[in-house]
Amino acid sequence: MSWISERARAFTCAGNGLLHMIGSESHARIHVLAVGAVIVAGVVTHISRSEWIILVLACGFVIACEAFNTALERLADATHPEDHPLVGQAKDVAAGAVLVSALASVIIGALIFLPYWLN
Ligand SMILES: Nc1ncnc2c1ncn2[C@@H]1O[C@H](COP(=O)(O)OP(=O)(O)OP(=O)(O)O)[C@@H](O)[C@H]1O
Repeated sequence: MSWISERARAFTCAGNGLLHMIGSESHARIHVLAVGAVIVAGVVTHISRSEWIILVLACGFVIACEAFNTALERLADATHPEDHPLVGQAKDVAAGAVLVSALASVIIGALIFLPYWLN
């Protein structure tokens, strides 16, 4: 397999993973919709380049946390389908990471947009 087709396959796998996450996880769909709303708000509000950089990092962080959370859930369900307190804790901690990233992003969004909208 050539270098280019190996890279193309890797991108396809990653894209399939994201599509699977969006198709199967309602929270992921909410976060993707929120990212879309943030992009529209950023364009309409004419935020600065450095504010775009911060928003891209915040949005990417939330989607990445959601992806790791989904991956951990799939691994847990595949390797230990029965109920186990440690599996439950692992899933809860991963969900907590998503919550932290989402809350931090909401605060970042408020710090960026509110000064524009309240003036
Ligand atoms: N095998 C298990 N053993 C013990 N508790 C579990 C197990 N699977 C799930 N749970 C509990 O149920 C919760 C929901 O798990 P589930 O796999 O349904 O995730 P989910 O509803 O898709 O969560 P999220 O919204 O974070 O994606 C977990 O956070 C955990 O508390």
